[in-house]
Amino acid sequence: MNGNGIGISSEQVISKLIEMGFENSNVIEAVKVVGPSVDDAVDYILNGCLRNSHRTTSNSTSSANNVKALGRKAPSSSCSSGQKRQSSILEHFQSAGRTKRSATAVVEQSKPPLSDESYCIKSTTISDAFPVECSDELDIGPDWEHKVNSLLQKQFGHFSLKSFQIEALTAWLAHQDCLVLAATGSGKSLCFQIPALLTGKVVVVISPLISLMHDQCLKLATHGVSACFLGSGQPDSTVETKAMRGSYGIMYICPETVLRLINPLQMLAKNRGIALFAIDEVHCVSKWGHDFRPDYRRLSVLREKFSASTLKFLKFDIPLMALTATATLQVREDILKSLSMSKETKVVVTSFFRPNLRFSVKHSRTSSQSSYKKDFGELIDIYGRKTKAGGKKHIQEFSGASGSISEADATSGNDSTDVEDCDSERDDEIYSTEQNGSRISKGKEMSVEYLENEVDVFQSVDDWDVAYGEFCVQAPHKDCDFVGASESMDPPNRLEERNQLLKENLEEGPTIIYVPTRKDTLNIAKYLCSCGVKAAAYNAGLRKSHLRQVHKEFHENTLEVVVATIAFGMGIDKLNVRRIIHYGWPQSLEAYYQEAGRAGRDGKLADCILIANLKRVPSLLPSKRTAEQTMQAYKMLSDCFRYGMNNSCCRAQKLVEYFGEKFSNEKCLLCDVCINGPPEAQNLKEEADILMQVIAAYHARNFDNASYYDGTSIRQRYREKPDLRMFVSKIRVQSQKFIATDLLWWQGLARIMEGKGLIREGDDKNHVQITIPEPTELGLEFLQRKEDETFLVHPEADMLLSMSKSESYSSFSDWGKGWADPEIRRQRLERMRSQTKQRKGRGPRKPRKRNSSKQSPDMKTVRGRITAITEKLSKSKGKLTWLR
Ligand SMILES: Nc1ncnc2c1ncn2[C@@H]1O[C@H](COP(=O)(O)OP(=O)(O)OP(=O)(O)O)[C@@H](O)[C@H]1O
Ligand SMILES: [Mg+2]
Repeated sequence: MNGNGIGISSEQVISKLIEMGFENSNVIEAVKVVGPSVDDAVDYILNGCLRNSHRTTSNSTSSANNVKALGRKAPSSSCSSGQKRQSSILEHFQSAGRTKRSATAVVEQSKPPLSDESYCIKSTTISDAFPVECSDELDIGPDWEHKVNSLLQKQFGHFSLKSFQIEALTAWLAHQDCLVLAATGSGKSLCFQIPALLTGKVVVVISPLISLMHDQCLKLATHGVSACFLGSGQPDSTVETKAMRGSYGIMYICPETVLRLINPLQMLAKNRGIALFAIDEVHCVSKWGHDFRPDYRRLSVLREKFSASTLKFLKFDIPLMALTATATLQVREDILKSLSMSKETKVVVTSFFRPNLRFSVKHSRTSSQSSYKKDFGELIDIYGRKTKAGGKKHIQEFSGASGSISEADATSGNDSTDVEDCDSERDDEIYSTEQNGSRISKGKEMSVEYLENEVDVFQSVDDWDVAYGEFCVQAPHKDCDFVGASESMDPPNRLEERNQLLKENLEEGPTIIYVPTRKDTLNIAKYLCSCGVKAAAYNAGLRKSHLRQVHKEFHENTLEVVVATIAFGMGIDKLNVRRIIHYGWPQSLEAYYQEAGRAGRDGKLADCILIANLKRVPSLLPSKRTAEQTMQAYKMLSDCFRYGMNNSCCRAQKLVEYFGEKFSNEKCLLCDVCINGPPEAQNLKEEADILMQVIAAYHARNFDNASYYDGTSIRQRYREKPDLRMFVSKIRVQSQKFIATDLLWWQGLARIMEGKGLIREGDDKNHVQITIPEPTELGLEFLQRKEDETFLVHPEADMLLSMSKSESYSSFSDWGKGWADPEIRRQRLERMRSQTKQRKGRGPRKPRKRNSSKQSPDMKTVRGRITAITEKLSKSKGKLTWLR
């Protein structure tokens, strides 16, 4: 190859120019225009840059565009003053000769860290690329905020930084580690993107999903920032090698890869410089979080390997910035500890509250296609296309299910009839999922409802087949919604602005439906397509080309609905998503809030609807978990279940308080609870009393070795600890009044009593809903209270549902109100009894055999016995030791 590069390929010229330190995008453009000649390309770039420099002074708008077109790091006057790499391309050439020696020294000094041949850049190359060793001083000046704001306007079209972004950047400028906890869609990415723009050094972003990295790189490219992502699949040495040589301002890496690249990254830190390690979606670090990724935990090596004590050329440790939108207090502590973040780590917390999101919960069986018509009818009306012909076209185009489900199957959903919840889903079914999942299967984590290959779990980052990708600066796509990001505002927080939101109608925009299984994505997408909605399925089992297509069409607003598993979750940043529907129970509130956070990122009103079978206790989706993780998973699922059952407290309040935030606004004013109000409080003293009595009596009998149950061992009869179902049957035997009150209702009451500390779970196995109730001391005290005292509670969703078979959830509250009135209750019970009799008269279902000789003593006796035991215990031991 001669000096002019004649006789070499375009690729070699590009590679040579990049090694010389030119920006990737400039090089590609130059080679496109002048062909495979190094000198001509240099000329082209230099002239282009010089022309841009002149324009900068005369016309700032066009200069911004030109700088964009040629890559930000081209030497124009608009380059950041903090840029250390080289002040101009001309200087670069002048300095090339004199810096050769120092660059050689770089290689020599850095012998130990470099193990991988591909990163052992020859001395001549390194001298071109990195004329001076990089300093880690951040000479950005006191007016950095001003600089950043103008950069922000030019590069991203935003007017100013948000206060939490300023805080995070201030910590970074002070070389401090930082943990950023800010709501979904609040703009956390800018906190780590700005350092790359401001210094010209590289920012390494650790991210859990390739699709997420892809989205972010694409967006950066449209904003004129070169970026790349590296996955853990087949190595494409070009991008990885270039990245390690510092060709990209921002590089996204999955945790597995960053651990493999420690030595080359140390080299990069020495040469171009690493401004920051950002660990995005950092809740993945924590075992207590919802997307635990073991490799995230191993990232603690970053603190050690990139500290000033390890890398002698550094004055300061390279800061770590960890970011998430969903971390409870426990998760935050775990993050700081697991990543070995410094003791001086700055924790930047903003409110998790998203004031423009309208949360609601609805009941549906969701288990069959027959529910779709009812549940998605409104959605179909909104998108307003009901022609079957159009629908069929979309089945082929979008559903991604071609070959797996026939068209006939798909359209059949349209003809299905609405099946109302029926009696079959009674006592026996309430616990069925949980029993399948954890009790009957004795320790198996998997519910029979789901098969492991039917659900998406974060096992691998390579959710796409694009293992490697580089993103050169691009012209903005005219249809991509993120181009208009400048219009994006802070969501309205003040009361008057929220009142304004109340008056708003939901604007047009796409919907994401989250479902638990891959099969659901296909079924629902097919159904919607058959109704004329432009819908597509998205799950990790579908063809990669299909997934890419869905991403593209979703961002280009071609798709109206994406029906997805969690694979389409984290980081999706599309401004105008108007509706997030969770169809089926999410596995945790973290996952729920994370996914709901895809809605309304433009600050305008958006709906977040949870449609789930509120009559059923949800089960865990299969995943490989340790015993400790299983326990935590149950805890999270249980919290999620309680969120769905709640109907008396503002939903937004419940959500932000879950993340440890004190809700400063009294109410969100938008959610279904705020709009409809809670169901009327009822005095359930009598019901709570009787439940407490049968529970306490059983435990008293065990303690006292008395035979309250007339000799028959309950353990023998049930072959396990007595559960709520057994206590409810006991109540039914004892009191005619409660003969028709079903288990679902008692389940709700037990949960409320557990919440008030009167009973607790007595089983060491994991449960979503209290199953083996045991009395607490407070519960026993409760029994001593006078009968005329009140126990006012708002009946929860399952209690209201148990009282109505056909009413829609929103109207249950009225029905429930009547339950407190003895006359109404009497009439309803009468009606239920006659229905039960009729059923019995029909035949085969025989009434359960009850042994009349084993009738319980009356309540007075029980109460007396409990009082005696309590007194005896408090005298002898001072406390009830038999209570665990
Ligand atoms: N200072 C700002 N002013 C206006 N808009 C901003 C600002 N900072 C960020 N944004 C916009 O906010 C949107 C969301 O940003 P980003 O994707 O970084 O959110 P996030 O906090 O990372 O959310 P998630 O937790 O969902 O990943 C983007 O479209 C971005 O352009
Ligand atoms: Mg983000």
